[in-house]
Amino acid sequence: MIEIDDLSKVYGGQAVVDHVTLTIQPHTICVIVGTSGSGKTTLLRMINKLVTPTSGTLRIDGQDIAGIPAYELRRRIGYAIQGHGLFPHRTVGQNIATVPKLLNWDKPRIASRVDELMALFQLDPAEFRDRLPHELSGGQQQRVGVARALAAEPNVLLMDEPYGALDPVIRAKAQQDLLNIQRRFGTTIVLVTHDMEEAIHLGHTIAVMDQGKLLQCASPAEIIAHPATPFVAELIGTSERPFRLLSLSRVADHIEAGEASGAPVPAEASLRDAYAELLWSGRPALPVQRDGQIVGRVTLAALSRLAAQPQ
Ligand SMILES: Nc1ncnc2c1ncn2[C@@H]1O[C@H](COP(=O)(O)OP(=O)(O)OP(=O)(O)O)[C@@H](O)[C@H]1O
Repeated sequence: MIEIDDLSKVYGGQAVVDHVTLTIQPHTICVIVGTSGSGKTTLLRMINKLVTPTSGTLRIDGQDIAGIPAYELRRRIGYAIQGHGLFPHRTVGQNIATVPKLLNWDKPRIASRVDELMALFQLDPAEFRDRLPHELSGGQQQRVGVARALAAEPNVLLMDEPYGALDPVIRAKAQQDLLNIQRRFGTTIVLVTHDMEEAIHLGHTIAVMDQGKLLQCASPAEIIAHPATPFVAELIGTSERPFRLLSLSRVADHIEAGEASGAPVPAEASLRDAYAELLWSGRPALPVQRDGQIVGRVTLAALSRLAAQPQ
């Protein structure tokens, strides 16, 4: 658990992080969103002591980080940033092995961890291990950056706009990889983004910042349904609200009995995708397919009800 208590950072008399109190539960993803300059990166960097707080406390698993040397903390906390921050003259394998080496893992353990992570991120070790970063695409570099951050099996992973530079298709894939990896390792992830779509897709909780202040921290559904301030509502985008709500649920959870004609929608699709298909094809209902079988339908009427503001 990460407990941030009344934390501030002041530069030149101005609080860029202003009395923030926030608890991040273990094994969850907390996404920090806000406009440019709202203090997201500064808050993130106080967690691994890249920035020293002016006041307040920060505890990780009950331990005040003020008493932990920065180098030790950074070996325990993964950190992935936009632009990947890879060492340009070290190979992919050497980059991923950085922290395990600092921790004096033995060679076979490092080699097997590097191969395991490369396989997890769909980078064939035989093909990519000895390449230099400039011999990879941007998306591949990004995966190596996250693999490196996870190399020493940290309980906590900090990510600062990790997908900012990726095109939408590669970005969606990288987000899915992150969700799979988070489920597999149970890593607690704190991710900074200015993209509300990404926040809603990835976050168990979303922390909204503006001018150094934390305006709201809640689940995506709660933030969409009950934004704490007009600024939060604006950040979500009022015209997007029904679609964002639908994007949180799967077709599988809203299957009705009954007939429907035409191409089926997969049960694992989001309600948003199903809704788009209903509108696009002009059908009142879609058959739902699971494991090659039609298992029921979803209807336009039901999705329209689900997209309405919750009471
Ligand atoms: N080392 C520093 N010295 C002085 N001011 C700083 C320093 N680092 C950050 N700031 C200021 O603090 C404010 C918050 O910056 P921060 O990078 O945390 O914002 P952000 O929300 O992450 O923004 P962005 O989305 O643009 O990255 C900005 O006004 C920035 O200029």
